[in-house]
Amino acid sequence: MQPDIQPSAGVLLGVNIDHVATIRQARGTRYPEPIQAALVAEQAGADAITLHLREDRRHIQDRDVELLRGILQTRMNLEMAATAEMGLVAARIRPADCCLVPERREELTTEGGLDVAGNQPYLTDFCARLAEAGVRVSLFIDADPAQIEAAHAIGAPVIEIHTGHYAEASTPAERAETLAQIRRAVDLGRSLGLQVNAGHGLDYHNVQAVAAIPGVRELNIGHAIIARALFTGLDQAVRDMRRLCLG
Ligand SMILES: CC(=O)[C@@H](O)[C@H](O)COP(=O)(O)O
Ligand SMILES: NCC(=O)COP(=O)(O)O
Repeated sequence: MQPDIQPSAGVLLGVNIDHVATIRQARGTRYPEPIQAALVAEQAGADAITLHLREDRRHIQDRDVELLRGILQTRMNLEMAATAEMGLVAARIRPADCCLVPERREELTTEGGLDVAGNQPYLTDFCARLAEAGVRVSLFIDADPAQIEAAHAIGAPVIEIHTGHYAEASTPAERAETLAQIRRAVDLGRSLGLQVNAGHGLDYHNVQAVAAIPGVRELNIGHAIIARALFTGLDQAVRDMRRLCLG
C-alpha cells in the first residue's frame, strides 16, 4: 500500500511509538515490535519517529533505540531526561533530534515542561555537548515566555511546546485560553528564530486547532495514534492523523 504522498503543508508529524512498547512490556513478550510500528508509521506518512527512553525503561528499551538508529528511513527524535546517563546514550546513538523532557519516576506521563530558566548553566553545557555530537536539540517546555527566552538564551535551536494543559482543558473557555497561550508561545519562539514544535495529549479531536497555528513546524503525537490503531490498524491511524495535521 503506497503512502499518501502529500506535499507537507508545513506541519510535520512525529509519531511517538512509546506505547507500542508499553503493551510489549506489560507481559515481557517479544511482541508487539516497536521496530515494526516505526516502519509502518513511516510508510503511512510519518515525518519522524519519536521515542522516549525513560530512566525507568517502563516502555522503550535501549535495544529499541539502538536497532531503530540503523533502520529508520525518516528521522529519529529521541526524548530523554537531561541526565549524565542519557547524555552518554545520545552521544553514542547520535539521533537526528534529541528532545529533553523532565521525568519523575512516579509520574504516569510527562506532567510539565523542562525548567530551562532554572537550570541554564547545566542545560547550556548539556545542549552544547549534544550539538558537538551533531544532534539537534529540542527542549520540551511549557508555553511560558520565560522558558522560551531561556531556551533561546542557551542556544537550543528547537522548542516543543507542551500542549497537555490544552488537551486536558475541561471547558471551552479553558480550551480557548490554553490554545491562545500556545499561539503566543509559537509567536515568541518564531520571533527568536527558534523552530517551534508542539506535543502531548494531542488527539483526533483537538489536533487541528494546534496544527492551524501559523509557525508550528512539527507535532509529536503518540498515545492517541496507538490507541486508535487498536481499532483501525496503525497505517490508517497515522494516515488519519497526518490528514488532520495537513488541514
Ligand atoms: C514529552 C511527552 O509529552 C511525551 O513525548 C512523553 O513520551 C510522555 O511520556 P510517556 O510516553 O511515557 O507517556
Ligand atoms: N512529545 C509529545 C509526544 O511525543 C507524544 O505525546 P503523546 O501524544 O503520547 O501524549
